[in-house]
Amino acid sequence: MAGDNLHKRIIVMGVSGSGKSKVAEELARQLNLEFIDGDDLHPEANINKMARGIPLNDEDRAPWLERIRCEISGFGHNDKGCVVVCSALKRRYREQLRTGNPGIVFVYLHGERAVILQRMQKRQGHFMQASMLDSQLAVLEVPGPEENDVIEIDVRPTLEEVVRQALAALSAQPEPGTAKVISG
Ligand SMILES: Nc1ncnc2c1ncn2[C@@H]1O[C@H](COP(=O)(O)OP(=O)(O)OP(=O)(O)O)[C@@H](O)[C@H]1O
Ligand SMILES: O=C(O)[C@H](O)[C@@H](O)[C@H](O)[C@H](O)CO
Repeated sequence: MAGDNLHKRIIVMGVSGSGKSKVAEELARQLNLEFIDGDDLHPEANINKMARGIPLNDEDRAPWLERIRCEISGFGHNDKGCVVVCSALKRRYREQLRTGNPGIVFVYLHGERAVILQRMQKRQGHFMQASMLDSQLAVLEVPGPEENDVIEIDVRPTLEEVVRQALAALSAQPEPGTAKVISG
């Protein structure tokens, strides 16, 4: 198994198209953790709204974030941890997810707009259109250095390389919530 499985509850965050689902799936597979796609926890109205090209607001996201928070809590005392996909765009959303969930770690996938836009344009059959990227970037509050449970990974390289860097950064972070590792 890759990595030391130290971090049992990982949230992969970032704007739409940053690669959260792909990276999280692979982290879950390699670390033998449960994969949870936060998009599956959206109320149907949220998915319909985004599919119509309308960005969600705080009110729309509140029940969804609460579902994700509770889902993560369910893994608190289990042997098997989880890797959760959640955009977690604002700092207060991340605070909400941390509440009652000590030791969670965020893997923040970031990349240039042009790189992400191109990947979204190539992606087939997803409800989130590439035209939504700018609204996602506008809402994003980039995690600052004080959020020391966040690992940043640049998504420009191949998926394999992004996953490799994420695993290395997770292993290098000695205790959940005590160090910030920048990779890229
Ligand atoms: N490192 C990478 N190199 C090339 N293509 C990538 C990379 N990472 C992801 N992709 C591709 O980019 C697209 C977006 O990735 P993915 O769907 O995982 O993003 P996401 O953040 O989960 O998006 P959303 O939040 O909209 O569901 C997919 O088509 C995926 O195959
Ligand atoms: O907070 C949000 O605006 C949403 O969570 C979006 O990020 C989408 O769910 C996702 O990107 C599409 O898959």
